[in-house]
Amino acid sequence: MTARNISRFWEWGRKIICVGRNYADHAKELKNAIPKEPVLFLKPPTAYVREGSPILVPLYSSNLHHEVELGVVIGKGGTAISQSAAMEHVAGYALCLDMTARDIQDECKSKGLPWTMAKAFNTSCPVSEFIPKERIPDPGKVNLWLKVNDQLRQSGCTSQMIFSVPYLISYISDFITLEEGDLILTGTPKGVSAVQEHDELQAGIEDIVTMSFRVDRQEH
Ligand SMILES: O=C([O-])CC(=O)C(=O)O
Ligand SMILES: [Mg+2]
Repeated sequence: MTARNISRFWEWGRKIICVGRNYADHAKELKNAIPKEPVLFLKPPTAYVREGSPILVPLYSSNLHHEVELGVVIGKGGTAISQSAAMEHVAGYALCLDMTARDIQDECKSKGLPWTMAKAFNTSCPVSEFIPKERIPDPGKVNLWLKVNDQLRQSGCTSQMIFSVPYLISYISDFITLEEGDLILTGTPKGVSAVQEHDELQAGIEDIVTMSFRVDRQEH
């Protein structure tokens, strides 16, 4: 077996742990309460999609939203990691989209059901190239942006996060063991909106990384 390379972590089949409502301005735009503890959900590794392949609108949704997010790539696994040791477990970062079938999520919320069909479908996690840790000295101070067909829709700073990266690593690892190659999506700032077939999405973390994706409709 050839040695695995963390810069292709999306090929490892590891967990994607997502944090919801981590920016007050986004919680408000969807009329959700500001959480007292992190809201968590999972995506399977089959959700990853890389530049060059399209984001697919699931057949059962007519309201697919973009959510631009900072992804944290775990380099060293652990359980019950303290906040002070948390950053030693980070290998780097990635720019990610938490694609969300908002109509399905609304239905799940009203029925008190899990969000799996709204959040975990194939291509629901577009991911950039791996960003080594040194390139983002402070993950609590970077700007994220997203454009749809050249129009700016989301622009926010990770300083607006309610729960910081070290807090999230510590909180999650108390009950889900983190493993090398896991990814934590840290939540989205305000400005989420619907995308349509043939739209072009472009997103970036300042000018550290940019990525673009085309939207297509799932065929069958
Ligand atoms: O669907 C939502 O609004 C929750 C979420 O993922 C986020 O805040 O990033
Ligand atoms: Mg999200």
